[in-house]
Amino acid sequence: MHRDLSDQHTKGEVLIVEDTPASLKLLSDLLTEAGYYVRQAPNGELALWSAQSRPPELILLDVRMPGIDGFEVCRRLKAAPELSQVPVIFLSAQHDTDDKVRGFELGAVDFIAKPFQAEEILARTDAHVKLGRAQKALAAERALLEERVAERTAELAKEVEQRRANEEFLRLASQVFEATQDAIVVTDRDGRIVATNPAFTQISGYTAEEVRGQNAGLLYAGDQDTSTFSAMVQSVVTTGHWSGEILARRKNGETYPGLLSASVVRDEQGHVINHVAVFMDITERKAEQHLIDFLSNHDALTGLPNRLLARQRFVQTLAAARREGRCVAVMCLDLDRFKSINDSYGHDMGDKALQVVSRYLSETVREGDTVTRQGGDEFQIIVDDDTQLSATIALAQKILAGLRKELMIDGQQITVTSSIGIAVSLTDGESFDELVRNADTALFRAKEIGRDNYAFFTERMDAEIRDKLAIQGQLRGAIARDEFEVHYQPQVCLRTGAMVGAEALLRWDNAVLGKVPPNRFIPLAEEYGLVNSIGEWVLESVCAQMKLWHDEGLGTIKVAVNLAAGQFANDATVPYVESTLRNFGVAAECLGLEITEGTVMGDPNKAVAALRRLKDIGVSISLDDFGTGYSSLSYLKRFPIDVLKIDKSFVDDVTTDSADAAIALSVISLAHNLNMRVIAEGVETREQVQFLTERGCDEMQGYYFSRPVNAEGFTALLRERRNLLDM
Ligand SMILES: Nc1nc2c(ncn2[C@@H]2O[C@H](COP(=O)(O)O[C@H]3[C@@H](O)[C@H](n4cnc5c(=O)[nH]c(N)nc54)O[C@@H]3COP(=O)(O)O)[C@@H](O)[C@H]2O)c(=O)[nH]1
Repeated sequence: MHRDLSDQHTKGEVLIVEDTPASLKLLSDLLTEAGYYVRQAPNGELALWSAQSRPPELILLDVRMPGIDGFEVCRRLKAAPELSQVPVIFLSAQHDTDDKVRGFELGAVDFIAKPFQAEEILARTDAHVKLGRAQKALAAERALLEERVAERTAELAKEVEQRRANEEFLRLASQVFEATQDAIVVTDRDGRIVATNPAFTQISGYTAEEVRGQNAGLLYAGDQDTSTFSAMVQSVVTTGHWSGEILARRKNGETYPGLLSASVVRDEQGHVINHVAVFMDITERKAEQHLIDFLSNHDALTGLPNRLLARQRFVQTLAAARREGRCVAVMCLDLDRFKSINDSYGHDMGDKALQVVSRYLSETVREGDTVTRQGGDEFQIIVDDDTQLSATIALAQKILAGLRKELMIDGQQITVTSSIGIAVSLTDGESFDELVRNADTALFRAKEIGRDNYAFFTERMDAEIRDKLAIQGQLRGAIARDEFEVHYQPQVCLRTGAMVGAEALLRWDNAVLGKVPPNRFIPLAEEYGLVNSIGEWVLESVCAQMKLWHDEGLGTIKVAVNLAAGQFANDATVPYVESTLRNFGVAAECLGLEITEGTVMGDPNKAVAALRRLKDIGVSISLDDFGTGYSSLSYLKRFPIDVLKIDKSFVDDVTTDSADAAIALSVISLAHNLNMRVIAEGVETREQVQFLTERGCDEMQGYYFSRPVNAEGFTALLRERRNLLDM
């Protein structure tokens, strides 16, 4: 407030330091009257305190004062930064030159000599107050200027930095423009090309000069009237941006898929000044995607649809079939013994065989049917059919017949047969998985009934397979659990009525399954690789029993043991038979081996050698089920067979059916002509006995004489020594 008063409404603020009250009053009145704001200090201490509390514009300072004199006051004022600029005028006697010198040395601006002259005081005070104010204004001006210079300098530094950053950005943008792999095309607002980058030239084949000024539409290969094109243009106009796939055209006319991102560039007023299009050639990416899509839906080896696509096709086929009251059959096809092709010819050949088969299947099915491969040698065929399934059956037969023919692969002839399981919608399931599962079950059945075959899935079949699995589970431990027993069925000489031999027939009594007949479990034992151990158990049991009968004085009885195909194929069987006879001390002449035509058909040459070896040591061979199988007479000539057995199926109606009678007669005559004996099996009636006896049959077995009985029962029969014809 005071400062304001003194600065703006007075001529100045002056501190008068004078120890002489009269002088102090005189000076104070004079200056106050002249318009100054006057402060007074009667000594040095108060002068310093007053000046420090608020700096005056001028100090009139008496030199000689008690306590701190004027010089000391001046020295301290000049030493204080906030007071050093306050002008000091010393008040001293006229004559005192030393005081003046010393005063100026201490920083005083002037001297006023005593006694005081009013005009001088006013003139010097005015001059120094004005000078002080002018200096102050100058200093403020300079400070303001310096501040402005500093501000401007800072602004300039910022501008320089901004410019440098802009230049760096432009340099970077230019590098990106030049080096990016994506084509960049900049047009004016009317779509005329103004700039392109090197990637554009590389992708389109056009140089920058060739397209400059041209409409960017020349790069577009799609129909510009399509909704895609107008949607693109509309989006760029309204939203300022569009991105998506386009069909572009290169300079050489070739079209290619491109991924485009187009944007507008506006000026500060918002007017469109340019368009920028960035695009890339996605030909390779599309091809890769196409390949990935193909591979995820197809089998890589054959190019056929895989299970994923098969499922989709099935759903489509089933939907269409349902609409028309039709049904869909799912076939599971498996190449028989495909493993042996791989093993014999190598995997490359196996792969080629699969390719040939897949081509054949694709060419054989009708349009609308689908062939798929599930891996390995398994194929599935989805067939659209009527409810009579005529097309399905015809197709299965055609495939089987076609594959049966020899395939020529890399100059090699390969024989492939197949088995097919068929499940049908409506009866066997409605879902793809269910039908495939059931068709697989049917395939199992097709294999079981002899391969190179087809089979339909039915409920009964399903039950049979479960039954088989149960037998498989129990069969493995049957020997260890002592569940087998050999029964013996007498064979009777029709000439003497004497029991001349027996057929050993295996019986299995299982705790879970009960009594399981051999024609049920023997084929499964073959399939599961158990037939050798079971066969060995039978042979050893029979030999042990024969030895026992011999030792008990019941004579030597010839027992025929059935030999399964799996046993016969085993090279170790013949040496095993020899060693077993030796071990039990049983004469080879006491042992007969029963084989079927199927037993020896696998490898006839090997079979002939094995049978000869057995015959050489004295074992006799019976051919069972004669007439029911292939009945190759040339094999019959080659095989060293001692006995032909007339199958029960011919014996059953031999007295009533002329065809059966003729067959029985033929077998008897054939056997005799080949120097073999004949045994009729399954003889149940006196009429059959009589009929066959009259026609020269040598021996018989059947319920008429005795059912198969256990060792104990057979021992009793041996002891009786009865004429079995007397019944
Ligand atoms: N590899 C082996 N096969 C064996 C063994 N044990 C038996 N089998 C074969 O199993 C098939 C069925 O045999 P099975 O149930 O024992 O039936 C035999 C007789 O019981 C039966 N038979 C005999 N007489 C009559 C009769 O008057 N009526 C009637 N309904 N059935 C009768 O016939 C079967 C004998 O057949 P076959 O062998 O063809 O002479 C059978 O094929 C056995 O071979 C074994 O240990 N190993």
